[in-house]
Amino acid sequence: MRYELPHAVDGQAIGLLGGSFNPPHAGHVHITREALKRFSLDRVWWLVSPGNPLKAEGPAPMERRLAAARALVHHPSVDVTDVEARIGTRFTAETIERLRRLYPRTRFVWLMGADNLAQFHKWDRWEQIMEMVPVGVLARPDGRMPARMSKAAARYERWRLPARESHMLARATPPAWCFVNVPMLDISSSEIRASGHW
Ligand SMILES: Nc1ncnc2c1ncn2[C@@H]1O[C@H](COP(=O)(O)OP(=O)(O)OP(=O)(O)O)[C@@H](O)[C@H]1O
Ligand SMILES: O=C(O)c1ccc[n+]([C@@H]2O[C@H](COP(=O)([O-])O)[C@@H](O)[C@H]2O)c1
Repeated sequence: MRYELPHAVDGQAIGLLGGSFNPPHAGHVHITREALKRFSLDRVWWLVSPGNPLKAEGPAPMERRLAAARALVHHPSVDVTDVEARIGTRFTAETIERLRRLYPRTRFVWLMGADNLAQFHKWDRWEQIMEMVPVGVLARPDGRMPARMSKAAARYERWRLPARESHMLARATPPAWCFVNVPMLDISSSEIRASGHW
């Protein structure tokens, strides 16, 4: 099974962008590029989720979402992966635990849009995620204020890296998180689904 997983060079800083990607869109590409720059990452892996544990409705089949993601993102530092399906995880805490065991010399950073930080305290073992890996949060329209007011932001305020130090995030010892106010793209998978284009 190991050989089917993406390759990581020892010591690399790899951002993990987990998502339903149902469908993938320009917003995903945009925050990936911003994360590479702002957090000085070597690579970003898109973790196309078998299904968000908090979403009742299942997404389109994995093969369709993977193909659409690969057709959309052509960046030499981005890998589109079905890692979670391969290792049999769905909850992020478990995914990170497994990846850290599989890649002991890789520095993983969990990435998410601001809307997800607002919900983060509802995730399974969310505090353990904060204790395991640095977390990079990227601005999203309508997501900034709920993110700043979130339970996770309040609980971990003293471990927040100021945005001017975002380049240090991948080297920081967790808990460590950083909110970067990047230019925003107002686009979402739900809007695309609602317009019938998926
Ligand atoms: N336009 C965007 N700006 C910033 N972050 C985004 C944007 N679109 C998606 N993200 C982030 O990318 C990750 C994966 O998102 P996801 O695949 O759920 O897309 P989505 O557009 O949020 O989907 P949906 O509308 O179905 O909830 C999440 O962390 C989400 O916050
Ligand atoms: O682990 C959890 O409890 C959990 C709850 C909600 C979302 N997640 C993860 O967050 C990522 C974004 O999910 P989504 O559906 O908003 O794209 C994706 O990798 C999900 O598996 C994880």
